[in-house]
Formats: sequence, C-alpha cells, structure tokens
Amino acid sequence: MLTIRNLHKIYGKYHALSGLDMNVADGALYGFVGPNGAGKTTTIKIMTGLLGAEEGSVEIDGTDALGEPDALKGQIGYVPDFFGVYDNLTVGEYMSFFASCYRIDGLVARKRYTALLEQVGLEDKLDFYVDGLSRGMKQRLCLARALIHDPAILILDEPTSGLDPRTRFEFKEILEELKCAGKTIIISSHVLSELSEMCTDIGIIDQGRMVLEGNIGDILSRVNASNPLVISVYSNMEQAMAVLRRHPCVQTISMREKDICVRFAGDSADEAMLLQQLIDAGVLVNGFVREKGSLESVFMQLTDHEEERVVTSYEAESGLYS
Ligand SMILES: Nc1ncnc2c1ncn2[C@@H]1O[C@H](COP(=O)(O)OP(=O)(O)OP(=O)(O)O)[C@@H](O)[C@H]1O
Repeated sequence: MLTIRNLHKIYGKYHALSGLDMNVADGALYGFVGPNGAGKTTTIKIMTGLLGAEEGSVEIDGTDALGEPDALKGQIGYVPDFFGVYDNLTVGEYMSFFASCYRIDGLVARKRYTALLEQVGLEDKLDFYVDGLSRGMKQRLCLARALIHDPAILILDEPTSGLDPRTRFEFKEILEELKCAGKTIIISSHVLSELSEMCTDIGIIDQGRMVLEGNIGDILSRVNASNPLVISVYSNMEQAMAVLRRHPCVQTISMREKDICVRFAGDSADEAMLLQQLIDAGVLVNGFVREKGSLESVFMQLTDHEEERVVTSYEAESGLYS
C-alpha cells in the first residue's frame, strides 16, 4: 500500500502541491490524472525519491519512504515522460548497464533482462543499437529497464503520449500482464478514456490537491446513479405522468424532445419497480435507461474553477452530483 499524506511542495513562492493525499492499494492499476500544471510530475518525482518535499509523508507498507530514499528506490520502478536512452549502446548493453546500477551482474543479470525483453516483445532486438529502435520500442525498453530490479511498484509518467494507436494498445496489454503478475502500477495520463478502460482506481489532482479518488467502477456507478432516467413512451403519456408524479423517488420531470427525463433518487430495484408500475398502468414503454456518466464528465466538473470545490475523498463528496 502506498500512502501519501498532506504533501506540500513549493517552488520559490509557488505552491505546486498543497496538502496532497493519495492511497494506492497493492495490485492496483491506478490512473493519476489532472490538468496541465496540476502537480502530477512533481508528485511522481517525490514518490520516486528524485525531489524533496517541504511537508508531508510518503509511506510504502507503513515505512516512511522519504526518510529512507534508498529503500524507496529499491521498491519503485520509474518510467519518466521523457526517456533518455544511450544511443551508442545495444539493447543488451543498455539493460546490462542498468542491471549493474542495481548491483545485478553476470548470468543473473542476463537471465533477468532476457526475460524482461521477452515480456515487452524485444527479445529479438538484443544486439540492435538503441538509436535504431522506433519510439514505441524505446518506450518498451524503458519499461523493461524500470523492471530490472523487480520493484513492487511501477510508476509511469504519460507513458503512451506520442505513441500510435496500435503501439499504445500493445503497451496497454503489457501493463495489464504486469498487473496480473502482481505489480502495483501508477500511470499519469491525460487520456481519460484509456485510463477508464484499463485502470482499477483513479485519482484526480487539481491545483496540487486530490479532488477525487476511488475505484473507477464505484465512481462511475455513483455518477450514473445521479444521472437522469430517460423514458420513451409509445402511448398513454398521461398515465405515465400520473405514475411518475406519485412516485416517491421522482425528484423532477422534464421533457427532452419526445422522451421523459426524470431525476430519480432510487436504486436499480426502484427503477425496475417503476418500470413495472408504468406497464401495470397501461403505459407502452419503448425505452427506459439510466443515462451513462463518463470519467470525462467527472474530470470536467471537478477541474472547472468557476466554483472552487476541494474534497479529499470520494465519500466526502457525495453531495456533488445530486
Ligand atoms: N522546477 C520548477 N520550478 C518552478 N516551478 C515548477 C517547477 N516544476 C514544476 N513547476 C510548476 O509546478 C506546477 C506543477 O507542475 P507539474 O509539472 O508537477 O504539473 P503536471 O500536472 O505534471 O503538468 P503537465 O500535465 O503539464 O505535465 C506547474 O505550475 C509548474 O509550472
């Protein structure tokens, strides 16, 4: 479990992080998102021991990681957004060099990097020069390099930016395999649709604070539950309106073209019973659906600064969408 509490980072007079909290469970694939300048890279640099913080703590399994940077580096593998590769090395030499940085040498090193190169699909590139690799291959090589010391946590800063859709898809598959193998993975990205497909959890950072964090499924079902029910009625509209006006969960009724749009405070069992009541009242219903929310809509709502709203956990924010 990686836990960040009350993290503050000040550059000159600028507060890049203002009391950030973050909770990443073991085995999670955690999407770390936020608008430009929100503080993602700063947080990642502190997590990886590359930058100090003015205040706050980073704990890995209860151990103070900021106080023990060497232990921290042993537990974390980091793929930066800008990856420098040494062009005059072959892939094998490159991996061997990074293995030696972790004091992994000889046959053990060779065995380990051969397995990693196989995992990222570069097993046939061992004797190729690094500068001859495509951008996608270089990215996979950096991933293999970050795993050389078998870290429990892998952190990737904008890993798929600049990759074409196929390469991006292949990279995503490798991350999913790593997750299945038990790694905890934190990915910072702007591509929200991609994160919602592959991540188990999400943290949205804005102006140096966590504004929403939790399991993606839970967040989306909460968003969906606060979205309207859209009901299409083929005939007997008056009976439909009478049933809806009487229903205790119905908060507002409006028309969207020919459909009825209902703010409905009930759960899925209440929805099913409402549908049954409409049918029993002789209403012919040809559409009955809870409008779907998306991570994009959550992100836009939370990072809209017209109205300042800051919360530290999803639970604390339960009234936001009602
Ligand atoms: N070395 C620095 N000196 C001064 N200000 C900095 C420094 N590094 C970052 N900042 C500022 O701190 C804020 C947070 O930057 P950071 O790079 O962490 O954001 P980010 O969320 O990663 O942004 P992006 O998505 O654009 O990469 C920004 O306003 C940035 O300009």
